[in-house]
Amino acid sequence: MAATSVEQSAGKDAAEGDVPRLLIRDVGRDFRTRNGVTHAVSGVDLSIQKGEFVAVIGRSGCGKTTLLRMVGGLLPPTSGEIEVDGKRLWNGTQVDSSAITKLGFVFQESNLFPWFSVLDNIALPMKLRGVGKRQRRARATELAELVGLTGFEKSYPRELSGGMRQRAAIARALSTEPELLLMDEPFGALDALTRERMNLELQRIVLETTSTVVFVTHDIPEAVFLADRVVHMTPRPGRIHQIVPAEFPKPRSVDVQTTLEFNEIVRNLRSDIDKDD
Ligand SMILES: Nc1ncnc2c1ncn2[C@@H]1O[C@H](COP(=O)(O)OP(=O)(O)OP(=O)(O)O)[C@@H](O)[C@H]1O
Repeated sequence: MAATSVEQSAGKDAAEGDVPRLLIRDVGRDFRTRNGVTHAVSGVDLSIQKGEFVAVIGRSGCGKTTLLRMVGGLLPPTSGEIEVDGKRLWNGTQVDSSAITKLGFVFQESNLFPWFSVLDNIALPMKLRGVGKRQRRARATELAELVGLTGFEKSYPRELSGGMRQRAAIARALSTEPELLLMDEPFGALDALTRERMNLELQRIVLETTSTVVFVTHDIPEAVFLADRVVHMTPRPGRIHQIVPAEFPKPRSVDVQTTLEFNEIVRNLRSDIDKDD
């Protein structure tokens, strides 16, 4: 099942005429190096509706991060267009700064400032946007509670576990109420048990905040557990090979992972990705 058109790759609940939260149209990105040109991403079409959770998986080097960086306004595409809420993100190599303010990021490393407390880290994007001190402290306190960090507001990043640091990073990303949350292997550095707990927490936070998420991961069960749709990319050039729906009711408990349907989706994706060499 190769998805080749924007229509094919639209979320299932897209009402006709709805402006997608994110529209990626025929997007490509080449890199010129001493060894020639790498087609990191080529001809990617994807439409994501408000409130959708889309996971992107695929072999190392298939262009997942490159795609996310283009959507995040960090890297201009070589071809194609990206729209956030109907607004073009890129004009050539110029990024639309008003579109950027709609985005939130979480990376594999939490990238917290070591000399700031948890609360000050969470509040920093609001400070940069000129939100007053009282308001940002109140909001940061709410967000600390949302991600389960109540009691740790005054702690410094070095005093937190890896999972707690990622919770703080998620709270910080949510502090500006982003229209679109972009997550690149956010739990990749965590141990398996913490990761499972963070998946449940992320699901709860996303449902509570009705966030729209693009989530890059190497972990197939994690993708199927969290996502409404799983985008499978293949390398050289980086393309969308297939888009697989994961239609389990939400909120999902870890028990869904023991169902035949869940395991069949994971098995099929794994066997398809194994063929991607
Ligand atoms: N700045 C760059 N300069 C040259 N080539 C690059 C650059 N960034 C990425 N590439 C190449 O583009 C391709 C896609 O890289 P990308 O990091 O997007 O893949 P990925 O799917 O995120 O990989 P991984 O799962 O290992 O993180 C790779 O072949 C990579 O070497």
